[in-house]
Amino acid sequence: MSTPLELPASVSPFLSTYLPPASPSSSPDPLEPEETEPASRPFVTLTYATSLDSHLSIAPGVQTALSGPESKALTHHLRTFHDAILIGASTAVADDPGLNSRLPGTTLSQQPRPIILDPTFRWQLTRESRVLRTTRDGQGLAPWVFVAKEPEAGDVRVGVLEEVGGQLVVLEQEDGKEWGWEKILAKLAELGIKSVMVEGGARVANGLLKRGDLVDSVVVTVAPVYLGKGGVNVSPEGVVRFRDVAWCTLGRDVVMAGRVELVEGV
Ligand SMILES: NC(=O)C1=CN([C@@H]2O[C@H](COP(=O)(O)OP(=O)(O)OC[C@H]3O[C@@H](n4cnc5c(N)ncnc54)[C@H](O)[C@@H]3O)[C@@H](O)[C@H]2O)C=CC1
Ligand SMILES: Nc1nc(O)c(N)c(N[C@@H]2O[C@H](COP(=O)(O)O)[C@@H](O)[C@H]2O)n1
Repeated sequence: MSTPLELPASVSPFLSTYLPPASPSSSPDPLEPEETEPASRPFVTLTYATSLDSHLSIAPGVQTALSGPESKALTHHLRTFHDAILIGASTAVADDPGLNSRLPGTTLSQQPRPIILDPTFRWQLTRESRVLRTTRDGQGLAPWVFVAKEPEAGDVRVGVLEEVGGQLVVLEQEDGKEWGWEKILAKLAELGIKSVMVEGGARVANGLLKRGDLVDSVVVTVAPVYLGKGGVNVSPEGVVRFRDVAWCTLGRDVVMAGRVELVEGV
């Protein structure tokens, strides 16, 4: 049994201006009905933990604990402010993640919807996959897996997913190319997702950072370690500069929050 996460007091004031806008009240003022257009994309927070040499893990497919307990609590706090949490297929395969918030006191309505980008549906999920156990235990929401085409008839993983209320979402790929981020985010908006926390891995982060205009907040934990050559590296194609930057020391880690100012040379 792991030690319960405890949120350091400095985290809430530090993150407050980087969070998605609060959802409008469910009972709007009848005298002032809202006439807002549905947003074309959700609020996007890009977040991950990195080593000093900008690696997310020591090698492809190897889960690597970087965050200390304090910055891990920050990540789990951040999860409660988002409608969805998104990862790439390689992270799902490598980490078997829970993709929920395990901060004590988190209610089911505060849990984010796990989204896995898996165009070729290579995630071998089973009833024992952690995210599905988390869902069955009432500690998180069932995942939505984005795939490029319907799977073969009789694929047992579909039943396993649907049993807990999860689903496959088919998003076609043009000429076998990766989905553009505008397309991914538009689909999320269509599915009612108003905010998404993109957690990685590196291919996801590097892809999204090409489109800094689609990112609202960036929250990066830096852990005091070099992972050396062979790590899974976040290094976008172009230069990415930030504005409104704040730093917070949490235990042995330091966390940067900011907004993308400019992406050059992509
Ligand atoms: N330290 C941290 O905060 C984190 C660490 N990780 C680590 O990162 C590693 C995995 O990272 P990567 O190998 O870079 O893989 P990844 O997790 O970014 O997954 C890449 C895969 O996701 C799918 N994908 C991503 N973007 C797509 C797009 N635009 N269109 C269609 N499909 C798309 C594709 O199947 C692609 O092969 C693991 O070792 C994991 O432990 C992952 C997340 C956070
Ligand atoms: N914030 C953070 N720090 C680390 O050291 C990490 N390795 C990660 N990984 C990400 O968190 C997911 C695991 O989540 P659960 O705790 O299982 O819910 C993993 O999939 C990565 O996205 N993050």
